[in-house]
Amino acid sequence: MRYAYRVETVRTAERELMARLPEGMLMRRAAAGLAAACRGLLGRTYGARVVLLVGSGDNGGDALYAGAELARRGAGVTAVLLSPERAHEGGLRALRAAGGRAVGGVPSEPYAELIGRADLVVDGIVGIGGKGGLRPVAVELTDLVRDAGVPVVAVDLPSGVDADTGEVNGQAVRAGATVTFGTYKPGLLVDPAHEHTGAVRLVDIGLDACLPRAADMEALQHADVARLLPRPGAESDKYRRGVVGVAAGSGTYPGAAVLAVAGALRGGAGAVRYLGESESVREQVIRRFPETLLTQGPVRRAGRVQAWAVGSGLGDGSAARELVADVLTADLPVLVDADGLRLMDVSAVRERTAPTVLTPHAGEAAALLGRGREEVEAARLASVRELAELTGATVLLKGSTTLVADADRTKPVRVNATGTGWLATAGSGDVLSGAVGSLLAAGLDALDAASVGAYLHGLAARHAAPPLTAMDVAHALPHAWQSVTN
Ligand SMILES: NC(=O)C1=CN([C@@H]2O[C@H](COP(=O)(O)OP(=O)(O)OC[C@H]3O[C@@H](n4cnc5c(N)ncnc54)[C@H](O)[C@@H]3O)[C@@H](O)[C@H]2O)[C@@H](O)CC1
Ligand SMILES: [K+]
Repeated sequence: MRYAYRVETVRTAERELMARLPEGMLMRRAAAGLAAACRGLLGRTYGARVVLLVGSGDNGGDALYAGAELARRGAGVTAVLLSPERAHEGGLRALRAAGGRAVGGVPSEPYAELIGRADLVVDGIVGIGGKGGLRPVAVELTDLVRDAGVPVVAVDLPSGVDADTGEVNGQAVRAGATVTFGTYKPGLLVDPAHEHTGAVRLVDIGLDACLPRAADMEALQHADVARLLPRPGAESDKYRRGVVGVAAGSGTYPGAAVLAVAGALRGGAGAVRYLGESESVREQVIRRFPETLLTQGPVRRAGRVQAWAVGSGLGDGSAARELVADVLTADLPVLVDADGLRLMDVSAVRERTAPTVLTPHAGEAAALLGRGREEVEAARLASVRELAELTGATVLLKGSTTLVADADRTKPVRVNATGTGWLATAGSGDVLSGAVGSLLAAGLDALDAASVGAYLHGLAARHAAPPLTAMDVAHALPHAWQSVTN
């Protein structure tokens, strides 16, 4: 598992650790890790030109000490001090002693040339102490860096992004790599901030020992998923492995049924039962997937099912609405997706005692929250939490960094890192709904089913050759399973 902690928790842990260590030790550790990362990116340090953007706090201090290390190894290092009178004193002394130089407080024109000639820019403007968007001088420098196209390494986090929420107020640095210290911060893992981080490298400064067990956010890794995946035992039969009921698709959207079943068949349940009133859709499902059990009529007479996935491609109308309402009365785990999210009655979801998983994209989440899509996209973490609160359900908010908030607020939000932009293709959500439904039927709890489903779905998309279709993703799910379990 990869864990992320909020700034307040990081600060507390840092204080505890600092009290045990000689003064300045933590910053030296951080700077050593940062310098090593810079050297790796530069390839050859001797003769390289490095520009440090140095703010008024310890984030700038890290940059200065790392710059000193690079200067000792023969790099030409210039620090641009954003507030010269408040720059980290020890760091500045170290840089100068190593042969580096510092400039600051002059008009921006000479900086354009300085930055334009740099091989690497180190962003030490602001770290976890950042409040609000970047100040005007920082914005000016950031613009110069962007225009020059010089690679940027962000210190701890790209300046201007919110470490706790992943929100970006105004402008923020766009880094090719971020070197973060002690632990991940939620903002590094969540969009829109995540789009600014580049590859994130974690430098161990010994903070783990002082961090609490419960993280604020977590991200599954291969080993976690392998541990959670359902595996048939010697005693298993299809019913014990779980039967997932899929109530999706319609005469207008038959493909949604086929895709949801495709995902469900590869999600780990023992059998898939497709429920639908349209004979032509049932026929299309069985033609593509002869292993599907077909059923029609009321949900309660559908036959044995351990979890339901409902909603994709149901369209509109009273029959669709009734179907969703019916599924929600089942005393079983239920996943609601797509049209189902619009058709469902939120109070019926709230009243359920069995687990419910909702899988909205930003637009659907916005409709449920009664606000604009952009607002949800700008505040994804807050939105997913709020929606879980509002509905009492486990909510999976789709997107390039998919988030899963459990109905139980004390559990950390999970973020999925396996996704790819190629997943933004018609029908890929239908496949996901089937796969997560299948994992629910196989017995995973709501948080695990949703986050494992998102993980496999993202990984499958990476295995499929681009430009990929939703069915390619379904077909690649077994490869994702294999790569996780091998
Ligand atoms: N505390 C520790 O033990 C360690 C801290 N480290 C570094 O220290 C950083 C935190 O240092 P600080 O607490 O000094 O805080 P920062 O250096 O992140 O920022 C605080 C300073 O930036 C200014 N500032 C705040 N918001 C700004 C904005 N939007 N635009 C421009 N300037 C702004 C503030 O006036 C303040 O002077 C971490 O991110 C990390 O890089 C590392 O050295 C590891 C050890
Ligand atoms: K920074």
